[in-house]
Amino acid sequence: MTVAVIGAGAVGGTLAAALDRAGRDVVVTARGEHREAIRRDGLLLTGGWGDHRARVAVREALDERPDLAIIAVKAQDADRAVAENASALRGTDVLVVQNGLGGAERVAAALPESAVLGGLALYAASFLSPGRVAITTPGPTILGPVDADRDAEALARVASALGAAVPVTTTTNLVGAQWTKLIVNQVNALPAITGMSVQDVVRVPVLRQVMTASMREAVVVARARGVRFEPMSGLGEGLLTVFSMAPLRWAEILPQQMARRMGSTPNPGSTLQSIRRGQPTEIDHLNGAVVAEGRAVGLPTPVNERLVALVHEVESTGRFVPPARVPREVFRRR
Ligand SMILES: NC(=O)C1=CN([C@@H]2O[C@H](COP(=O)(O)OP(=O)(O)OC[C@H]3O[C@@H](n4cnc5c(N)ncnc54)[C@H](OP(=O)(O)O)[C@@H]3O)[C@@H](O)[C@H]2O)C=CC1
Ligand SMILES: CC(C)(CO)C(=O)C(=O)O
Repeated sequence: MTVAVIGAGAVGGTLAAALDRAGRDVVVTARGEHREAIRRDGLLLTGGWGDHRARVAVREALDERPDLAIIAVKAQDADRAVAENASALRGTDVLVVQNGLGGAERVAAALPESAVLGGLALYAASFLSPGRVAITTPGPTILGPVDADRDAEALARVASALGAAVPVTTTTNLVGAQWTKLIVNQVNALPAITGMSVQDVVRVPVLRQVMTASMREAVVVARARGVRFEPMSGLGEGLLTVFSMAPLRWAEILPQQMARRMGSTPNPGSTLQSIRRGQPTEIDHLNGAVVAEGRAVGLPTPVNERLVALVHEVESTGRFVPPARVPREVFRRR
């Protein structure tokens, strides 16, 4: 079976190496120094899923249709990645491993002949240097088809192919899974703003309050949108409802639990990793999605709005924000 991975960064590189280890015939697309390193030395996976040097084929863009294509680029890069590989993607099974809302749906609209699935990765992966990726917290990937009625068989095929390499679970509630993951991804902004790991951010009481407040805003927006949260990582409909209504101090237990689950290896999150590499972040598709969805139902989301603005400030200045300034900005009256 041939599997192509478009965007062999932290997540894509990890999946490519794990699939190679499981005996799949893997080809990846990559760019620049990363492509040269993979061509020369292979793709080295280390960390929580063990060590493996994968001698995978590497291309600028796919030249053949694979049995399964995995798209694992940041949300803002997905349209271009699909366009560059469109002829190889047409009519095959496509898995879009991406945070935020609506990513798999956009790919499905561009590839109507393909069975398109969304993948929510509940592990933490880091891009260490060209050709090297690591798992800092192991966890499953939740797979769900965009069109659950049409693509049930594709869901079974992809779950079986990927499940041979990494832990997977399946759902037919892709939108609910994207939303629950979006609540989890409220951990991303503060590391990108401060330069600290998720675990360190959560240890600082004022930052923990900000994170809790942004998560609560996101839960309130999701409920107003009529979202049915898909259970994951101990989060589900009941807990998130209680979380959104409990006194702030009690609600802070949730980000503390989430940070504990990440273990002791510092997790920068994928957004801080982009900042460290001087690349644009995905923040408009994370906290920015909460703001957009809030607007659609007339709900203000000042905490998420200001977190987006602070991440953009760091992107443009290249300087992290001192932790004490963050709550002043975020909770400031308009
Ligand atoms: N890292 C993590 O722990 C997790 C990440 N996610 C999500 O997974 C998705 C991927 O994130 P992550 O792996 O961290 O991101 P990375 O930035 O590490 O990897 C993305 C890779 O895609 C490459 N890329 C972008 N456009 C193209 C293209 N047109 N052709 C070929 N390669 C391309 C990038 O290359 P270049 O550097 O040249 O731009 C980069 O190597 C995101 O939506 C993220 O939110 C989900 C769960 C956990
Ligand atoms: C779950 C988490 C926070 C893992 O790092 C993630 O999805 C990300 O970094 O984007």
